[in-house]
This record gives sequence, C-alpha cells and structure tokens, in this order.
Amino acid sequence: MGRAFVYVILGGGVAAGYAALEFSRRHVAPGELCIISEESVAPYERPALSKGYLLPENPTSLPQFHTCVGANEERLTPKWYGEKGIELILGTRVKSADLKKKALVTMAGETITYKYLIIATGARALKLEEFGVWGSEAENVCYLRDIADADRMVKVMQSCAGKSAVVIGGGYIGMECTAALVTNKIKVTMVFPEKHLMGRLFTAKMAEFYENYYKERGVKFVKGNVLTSFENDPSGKVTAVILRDGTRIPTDMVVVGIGIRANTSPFDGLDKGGAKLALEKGGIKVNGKMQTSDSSVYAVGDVAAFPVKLFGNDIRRLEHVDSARKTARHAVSAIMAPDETGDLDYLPFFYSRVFALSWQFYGDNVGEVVHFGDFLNSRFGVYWVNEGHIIGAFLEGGAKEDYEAIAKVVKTRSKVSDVGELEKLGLEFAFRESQKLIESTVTGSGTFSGVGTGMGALMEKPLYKWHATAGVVAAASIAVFAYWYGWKRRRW
Ligand SMILES: Cc1cc2nc3c(=O)[nH]c(=O)nc-3n(C[C@H](O)[C@H](O)[C@H](O)COP(=O)(O)OP(=O)(O)OC[C@H]3O[C@@H](n4cnc5c(N)ncnc54)[C@H](O)[C@@H]3O)c2cc1C
Ligand SMILES: NC(=O)c1ccc[n+]([C@@H]2O[C@H](COP(=O)([O-])OP(=O)(O)OC[C@H]3O[C@@H](n4cnc5c(N)ncnc54)[C@H](O)[C@@H]3O)[C@@H](O)[C@H]2O)c1
Ligand SMILES: O=C1O[C@H]([C@@H](O)CO)C(O)=C1O
Repeated sequence: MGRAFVYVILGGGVAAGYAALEFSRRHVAPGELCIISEESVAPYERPALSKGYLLPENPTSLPQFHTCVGANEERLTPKWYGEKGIELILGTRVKSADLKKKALVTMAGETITYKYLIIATGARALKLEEFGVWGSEAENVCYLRDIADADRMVKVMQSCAGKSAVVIGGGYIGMECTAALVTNKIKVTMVFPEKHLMGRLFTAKMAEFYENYYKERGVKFVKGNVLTSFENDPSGKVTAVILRDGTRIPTDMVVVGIGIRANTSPFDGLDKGGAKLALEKGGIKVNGKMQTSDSSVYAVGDVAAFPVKLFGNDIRRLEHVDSARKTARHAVSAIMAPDETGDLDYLPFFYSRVFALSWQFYGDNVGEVVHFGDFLNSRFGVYWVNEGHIIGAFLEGGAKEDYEAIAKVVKTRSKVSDVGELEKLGLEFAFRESQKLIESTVTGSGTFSGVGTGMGALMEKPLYKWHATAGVVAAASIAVFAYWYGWKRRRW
C-alpha cells in the first residue's frame, strides 16, 4: 500500500514549513506535495519553545507560532495546507529509504514515493546516556527539542516554583532554559565543562558579561565540571546530581542541553542495505543548490552540510533557524526553477534572546577579537578580524539598523587597516563602511548587492543611473543625518 507525490518533504520542522511556503509561492499543484513528520503538529517556529512558550504569564501556544511567523511571513496553519492541497502526513516516522525506487517506508509499513525529496529531518537532542550517565528518563529530568518536550518541561516547572533546578550544559539551550526557569521563579545552578558560558561563540569577556547578568538574577555556575550520576527518591524522581569531582547538588528538577546529533538516518547507510548519501560534518553533504549526492534528493536545515561561499566554500552544518529557513527556500527554488537558481550565498546568522537581552551574530568567530561598546549597560559588540578583513561581528542590545550595519561589514568582508582604530570606532566603523558602500553605489552600476539596510534593499534592483544618483544622495544624506543625530544620543 502506498501513496505517490511529485515532491516530498521529509521532516516537519522549521525548514519544512519554509519549504512548503516557497513551493506554494511557486504554484505547486494541489496533491503534488506532502510533508511527512514524526511530530503530530504542523511545522512551527522551534525557537519559541525556549522563549515565549515557557513564559509564566501569557505563554505563546499553537497555532500562534506555526511557521513562518518567525520571519514575519504567513502563518501556515493546518487549514492553510489543506487549502493549498499540501498533504500533512503527521505522527509518521520514516524508517527506511530506497533511493533507486525513490521510495520511503514509514514505521507503519507504508511506502511513499517521490520524484523530488527534500530531507529536512533536523537534529535530535543528545542524551546523557550517550555519555555513560544513566537515569535521565526520570520524570523531573527535561530535554528540549520539540513541543512534546516543551509541554513536559512546563509541567515540571509548574511543580517547582520557588524550588531549585540544575541545568546541564552551558550552550544555547542551557542559557535560554536557565533564563526561562529564573523567570518562573526557580533557582538555577548551571553545570558545564567549559571555562565559561557559550564556549562555542563567546570570548571570555563576552561570557563574563552574561555570567554577571545571570548571577545578579541568582544563577550559580559550576564550570569545568560534568554530571556523572543522579540521586533518586523511592518514586524515581531525581533529588540530587553528583558531579565528576564528587560535588553533590540537591535539586527538584534537571534540564539537559548537551548538544544535538543531526538526523541523518535513514540515509547514512547504517541500516543494513539502507540508503547511503554522502555525509560530512555529521550531516548530509549537499552542493550550493542543496542537492545531495543523489540528484533527486535535497537536504536542508540542521541536517545539511553545505558550502558557505563567504568561508571559501568550506562545508558547514549550521544549527540555527535562519539557515534552516534560507536553505529550505533555496532547495525549492533549485527544484522548481533550476535555470534561475545559482549556488546559495549564505551569510551565517545566529541570534538569541534571554531575559531582557538580545544579541545577533553574523559570520564566523575566527581571527583577532576586537571588543567595543558599553559592557556595563548591555550595549556592546565584538568584531573578529582575520587576515585584515572583518569575518565575524556580534552585537548585544542593538537597534535594527545597527544589526544591518554589522551584517553588511561581514557580508562585504570590510577591510581593517588599524585594529586600534577599529576598537575606538566600534559600531561607528560599520556605519562608515555602509556609507562608503552607498557612495560606491552612486558611482557604480546602480545596483547594491550587499546585505540590505532599507535603502540597500531598495537598491537591490538595477535602477536607472540618474534615478540612482538622485535617490541615493538624497536617501543617504537623510540616513546619515538621522543616524548622526540618533547616534549622538546613543553611546557605544
Ligand atoms: C528550544 C530551541 C530553541 C531554539 N532557538 C533558536 C533561536 O533562538 N535562534 C536560532 O537561530 N535557532 C534556534 N534553534 C535552532 C533551530 O530551531 C533549528 O536550527 C531549526 O529548528 C532547524 O530546523 P530543521 O527543520 O532543520 O529541523 P527541526 O526544526 O528540528 O525539524 C526536524 C523535523 O523532522 C522530523 N523528523 C526527524 N526525523 C524524522 C523521520 N525519520 N521521519 C519523520 N520525521 C522526522 C522531526 O520530528 C522534526 O519535525 C532552537 C532550537 C531549539 C530546540
Ligand atoms: N539561539 C539559538 O540559536 C539556539 C537556541 C537553542 C538551541 N539552539 C540549537 O539547538 C541545539 C542544541 O543546543 P545545545 O545548547 O544543547 O547545544 P550547544 O552545543 O550549544 O551546547 C552544548 C553544551 O553542553 C555542554 N556539554 C556537552 N556534553 C556535556 C556533558 N556530557 N555534560 C555536561 N555538559 C555537556 C557543552 O560543553 C556545551 O556547553 C544546537 O544546535 C543549538 O544551535 C540554538
Ligand atoms: O524565530 C522565532 O520564532 C519565535 C517567535 O517569534 C514566533 O512567534 C521565536 O521566539 C523566535 O526566535
């Protein structure tokens, strides 16, 4: 028994939602497309699960945060899929694939065939058992990947108001869940192996800011340490965690955020006789059109390892929502309009929001580090300079135009001749570079290909030269004056 579709999206997360929207915008016909998802709900903005969904008052809930509201696009409710004739096959796990027959087999034994397949299976949360620590199935130990995890965590949090939690892991989940627990009036101790928070991205100076901010809200840190076992009461509930150095921390609940593994099965050849696609960096390797080693099969989002032009086509797997959204759209464009679709030129972009803080990061955190701004008043940034060019930039507490400015200097790999000057100028450097780019547009071809400010976006399309000159000079002068005036009032 089985069903046949022209296009199949395997996975029902963020990338699936954005791919479905792109298919619909490219007029996929009713009945041609289906999404197969293990989850029982239509694609949603996964980032909400560690933010709005965990709020003690007026938490967000479905259908509010179905994709694609996270990018200020249409909200794709189950009704929307029905109206578009896109089949949602939910609560269904695919267990094997036959690339020759272009067939997927579900756990229930149904065969679903495709002409084009987009693998959007994302990633799963690593479990403590994979590090030899047993007992994390206890009712008051929480992981956070999908909405079922989030519902379970909300229930455990509600029974722990005024009590204590231990958070294992000092990365994104650790930081965002700690903020949510504190907001729910739960005292938190964070335990992680690194010397400071967010070892993957933060410098020691950046981490010091966030750790002080968390400490002011009662959070305790146990660094350079890992969990080795749990203590339980007779009902099986965890009552304490024991660390590698013997430290015992009594607790009422535990949240674990110790990384993820990309869901490459059933395409990693690990199932006997199973399908085998080329893999790299723990994911499914694709080219600049998100095409795997099988030309009818594409991979997007967390599971895809793709060439990042900005990094000299180095293959990267980026576990962030913007990458999921953009790789998904790109794959659909490559399938539906192959002649008009070049290689993805992606600007890596990560962000996070914890408490009243909000930061954005663009590019890569490699090279010489230049900190700037006001660390005392949560308005600071960092540039990474590699071989005389800006390769990465981070900003905490910026406004929209500030983030657009740092994005642009990374996208255009702005040259840095004097690092001391860069440190003095701080964010102003990014604005000056933007100004130079605008001016170069006036004398250039009349198009602006950088990452856009409003004006940059306006200039995306080729304009008539004289239109460009008049428009840009006028707009640039207004923008510069407005920014100068605004900036004078702001301190960086
Ligand atoms: C709590 C949380 C908060 C986050 N916050 C942010 C943030 O603030 N900013 C940011 O940039 N990123 C954030 N992320 C990361 C971001 O959510 C991911 O990068 C993004 O969800 C990846 O999208 P995806 O579609 O590739 O994978 P996912 O969204 O994980 O979707 C994968 C889907 O495939 C399904 N699936 C997997 N295997 C199978 C199978 N064999 N059969 C059927 N279905 C299958 C899964 O059930 C799931 O529905 C967060 C992640 C989490 C967990
Ligand atoms: N704002 C965002 O971009 C955001 C928010 C939430 C989740 N996410 C994504 O979700 C995924 C999961 O996030 P995460 O925080 O779990 O992963 P992570 O890789 O960001 O952090 C994992 C943390 O766990 C620690 N760790 C690893 N093994 C450990 C062990 N055995 N015991 C104790 N600590 C251990 C690591 O040192 C690190 O501190 C990531 O892909 C992340 O990018 C992103
Ligand atoms: O991208 C995101 O989507 C959700 C929320 O904005 C959806 O409403 C969230 O918290 C993000 O960071």
